[in-house]
Amino acid sequence: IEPITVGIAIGAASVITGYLSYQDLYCRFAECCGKHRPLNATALKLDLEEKLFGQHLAAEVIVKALTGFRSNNNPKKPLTLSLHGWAGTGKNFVSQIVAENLYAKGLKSNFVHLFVSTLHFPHEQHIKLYQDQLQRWIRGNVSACASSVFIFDEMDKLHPGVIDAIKPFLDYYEQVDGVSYRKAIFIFLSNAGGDLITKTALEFWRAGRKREDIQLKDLEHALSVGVFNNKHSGLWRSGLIYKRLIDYFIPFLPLEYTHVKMCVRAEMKARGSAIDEDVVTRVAEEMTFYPKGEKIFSDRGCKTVQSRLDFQFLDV
Ligand SMILES: Nc1ncnc2c1ncn2[C@@H]1O[C@H](COP(=O)(O)OP(=O)(O)OP(=O)(O)O)[C@@H](O)[C@H]1O
Repeated sequence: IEPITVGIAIGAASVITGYLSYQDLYCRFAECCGKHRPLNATALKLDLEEKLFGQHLAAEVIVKALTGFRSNNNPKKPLTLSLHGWAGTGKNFVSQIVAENLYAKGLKSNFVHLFVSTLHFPHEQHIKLYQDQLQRWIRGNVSACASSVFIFDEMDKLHPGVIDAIKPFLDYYEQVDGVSYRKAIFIFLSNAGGDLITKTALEFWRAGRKREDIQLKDLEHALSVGVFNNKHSGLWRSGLIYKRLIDYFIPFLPLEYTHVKMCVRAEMKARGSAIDEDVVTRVAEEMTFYPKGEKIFSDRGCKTVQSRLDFQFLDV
């Protein structure tokens, strides 16, 4: 072996190691795309168990779906989750927890993108333009970071057909125009299907069955069919559904009085105040519950808890 060859080999090896440790070091301080930060399934599970109330199905499915997807080095398609439920049941809250578990900066990460229908796609006459913009935006971001996350809020307010523009990206293709979308994550949030979920939750309650006994199979199929046939779901007759490109339809159950109380306590804790059970009860009792007779479910979930708590401390 020639000393020159050995010298070159050692040189090359140290350049590579140097580069790798430089990259590790760089990623400690700056934001790096997903592959440098593996998902900690235990941390995600714990986060959901501690922070998300009354959503046993969502918590279970999300942990399973994300850990399965992220532990597969060669997924055949991007992960697509569709979250459904009435207002204030935790859909945005869960997206935030997921984003934080994938990227330290959470929703503020350069690799997490939030679209809000009424803000980004307001006009029905511009559907074609929105479709082009959406395709360009997603293509650009996935080219920069294969593990990008895209969250679409208010899907039920999205004009029919807009979302089908991204169908090729969600499909089983290895690449589309030289870009692979297989490591990306798409999350849709929607109020559509809230009626079906409430109906099932109410049936369980009336039959004296525990809410935790509701299983995904009790709802998932009904949700996908319901949303497909609903003109105001953003997924009306969508190719995403009939081509089975949505991996999970995840129901968010309507929240009960006890869950609202848990939200009030969590909010007080987050504000650093001592838990005052009188205030907790007062805030929970100010919420409106349905159906008319039984008054079981909060009509805004936990959504107005923060403002109602502010109100309790106002000296008026
Ligand atoms: N299941 C829950 N567990 C804990 N906190 C919750 C839950 N649901 C809602 N919250 C609290 O209420 C706030 C509002 O909820 P969130 O924005 O997630 O509702 P949403 O389901 O996305 O509603 P919308 O359909 O109106 O967008 C959250 O930021 C969180 O503080």
